[in-house]
Amino acid sequence: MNLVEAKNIWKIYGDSIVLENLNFSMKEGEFCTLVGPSGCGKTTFLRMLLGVENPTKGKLFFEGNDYPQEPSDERGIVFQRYSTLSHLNVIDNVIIGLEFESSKFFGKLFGSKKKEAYEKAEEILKAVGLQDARNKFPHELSGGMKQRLSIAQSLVKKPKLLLLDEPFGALDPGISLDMHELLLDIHSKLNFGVVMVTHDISEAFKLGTRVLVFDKVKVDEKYPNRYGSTIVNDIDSSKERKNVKK
Ligand SMILES: Nc1ncnc2c1ncn2[C@@H]1O[C@H](COP(=O)(O)OP(=O)(O)OP(=O)(O)O)[C@@H](O)[C@H]1O
Repeated sequence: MNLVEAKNIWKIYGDSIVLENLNFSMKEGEFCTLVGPSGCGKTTFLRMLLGVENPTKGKLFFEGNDYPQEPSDERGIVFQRYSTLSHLNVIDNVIIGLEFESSKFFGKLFGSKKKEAYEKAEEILKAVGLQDARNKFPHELSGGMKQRLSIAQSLVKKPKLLLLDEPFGALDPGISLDMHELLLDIHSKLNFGVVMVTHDISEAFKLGTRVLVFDKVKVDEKYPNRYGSTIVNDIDSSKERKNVKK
């Protein structure tokens, strides 16, 4: 079964066509990277996969069912800017998502549930290499550490689909390389599906098992918004990915 399937998707804002006739499907465990010119609708598509944006026309499916109309723990997202809460330390920043999930009215976990949540959080902090920073506050962390924490916040809920919108765009190059290793490592262990927007082509081939190129098929010089983008190329990059030297 496909994890995600998009059939003839269109997204139109007013008289501006952003996406047109887009078809896409991915299986569990695939890592799709999205590349393409600025403004061609990559983030718009990612927002649809999160469940906060609807297609104007066409149909989206999640595990064969109609696409959920709101975000849920099955789909996590990491943005370029960090999503950490400044008044909470590292471990509580991870726990907070689990508290909202299990206790929507009281927002606090007690007893065995609390113990279980801390164990899950410890495990995920270890996976992202933040176990020694568990009691630090976000202002005490480097950019790379903050982004590790954002990834931990999403992963602790065990999403089936992780959405990444240029997550390493604001990091120094050396730190981005560390984050690549981290992501490849966690992905190989947990095998969730990933859709990641990036402007960096080498990053797209290094991380993705598939590289999807978004662009317009037709261009009207006079009315640039007359035609939308679609997936113009779907490249199997699993070989390049395996050959990457660590
Ligand atoms: N809510 C909205 N209302 C109107 N237009 C929108 C809205 N959201 C996005 N757009 C337009 O849709 C187009 C695609 O935007 P989107 O952010 O998806 O592109 P992108 O490929 O992610 O761009 P970039 O690579 O620069 O981040 C842009 O022209 C943008 O102005």
